[in-house]
Amino acid sequence: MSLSPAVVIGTGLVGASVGCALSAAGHRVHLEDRISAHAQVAAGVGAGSTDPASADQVALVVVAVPPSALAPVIVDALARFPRATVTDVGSVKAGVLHALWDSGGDVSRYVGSHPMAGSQFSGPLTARADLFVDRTWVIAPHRKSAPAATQDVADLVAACGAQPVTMDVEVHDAAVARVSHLPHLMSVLMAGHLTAVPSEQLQLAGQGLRDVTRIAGSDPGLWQQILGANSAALLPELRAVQDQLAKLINDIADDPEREGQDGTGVRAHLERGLAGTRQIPGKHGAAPVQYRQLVVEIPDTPGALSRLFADVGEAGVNVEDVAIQHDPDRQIGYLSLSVTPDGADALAKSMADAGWSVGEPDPTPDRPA
Ligand SMILES: NC(=O)C1=CN([C@@H]2O[C@H](COP(=O)(O)OP(=O)(O)OC[C@H]3O[C@@H](n4cnc5c(N)ncnc54)[C@H](O)[C@@H]3O)[C@@H](O)[C@H]2O)C=CC1
Ligand SMILES: O=C(O)C(=O)Cc1ccc(O)cc1
Repeated sequence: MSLSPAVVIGTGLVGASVGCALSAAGHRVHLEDRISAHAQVAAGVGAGSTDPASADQVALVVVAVPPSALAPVIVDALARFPRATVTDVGSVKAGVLHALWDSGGDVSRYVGSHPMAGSQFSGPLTARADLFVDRTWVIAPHRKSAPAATQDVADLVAACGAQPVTMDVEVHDAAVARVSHLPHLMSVLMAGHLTAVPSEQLQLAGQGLRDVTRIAGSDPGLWQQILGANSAALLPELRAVQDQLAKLINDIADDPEREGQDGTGVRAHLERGLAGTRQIPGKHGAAPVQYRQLVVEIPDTPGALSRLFADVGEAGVNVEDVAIQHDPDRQIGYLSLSVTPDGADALAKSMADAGWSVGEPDPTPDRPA
């Protein structure tokens, strides 16, 4: 096993999750953290051992500390573990690489990487061995990376169950500005706006609000460092959104019903948003799947929901998502099931045969001209 023994430095959410995944895959993992209690908690959740590693035997070092600490910790790891491949999981890559060039250390054993998976939580107690399963994990070799070191990082990605994507550091940083850092700030602005909303209004909050604000619950200290490290790539994206927001404000103030021939008007913003959601790839970077929705009426009788779920299970069709809606006027509920188009007819038939009332949601009605 070429990855054993491995050392994880920084045993918070990401580092402890890497430790859990490597340990579950049968690798020996040693844990280090500036705060020894974090390493001990990580060991307690199955991320590895806090026993010190034999430095010259270590095959792989994974550095999972906050962005500002990455470069010095990587430089130190390259010196302390003379035979190891060293990678990091930092959210921004170019600045770290430039600092390593300047350090004069043996950078051929360094290959940066970035798992595109995590959460709004921090610390080892929130670690999960399956955090990276089926998620994209960027591998960012540089012109002096040894091929064997790049292969070790590919083996790490595979051991964690993730999907590798190889990318240059600058391309990576431009991409994450768009797909991670800008969305984070949109969530932050939206959630921050809620601080001025009275509690009797907040009690109306639904799932949509929770969806767009979840990542704003992340550690501000970590995100200040991420945004600071990627501000050059982020600024043009923020300015582009600023332009769109200014146009939207004008369109709403002017006449929300107006549909300009030149792609202007509120409707054009909404259509652009809809088109954007369809651009997001499915799992493994595959083309986005357009799911079909089936809506099953839930009668107001005891045990109806559990019978319904049992019959969905019996149908043997893979359900990608479920949502329950209530019709307050009719005291009735609806279960909305998202399924791949090839499974939808089989599920509809199976549910109808079992006596359920099944339909498809109304298409969004066109507004009168
Ligand atoms: N939070 C997320 O969802 C994701 C974070 N990342 C990246 O992973 C890295 C770690 O982030 P999290 O695990 O979320 O943070 P975290 O706050 O959960 O864990 C960071 C750990 O590093 C330790 N640490 C700090 N400075 C250290 C040093 N000089 N030496 C040794 N240990 C040190 C801390 O005590 C803490 O245990 C960051 O660089 C972040 O950009 C990457 C993907 C997802
Ligand atoms: O929680 C989520 O959905 C995330 O997207 C977490 C995340 C945070 C930082 C990263 O660099 C990568 C992923």
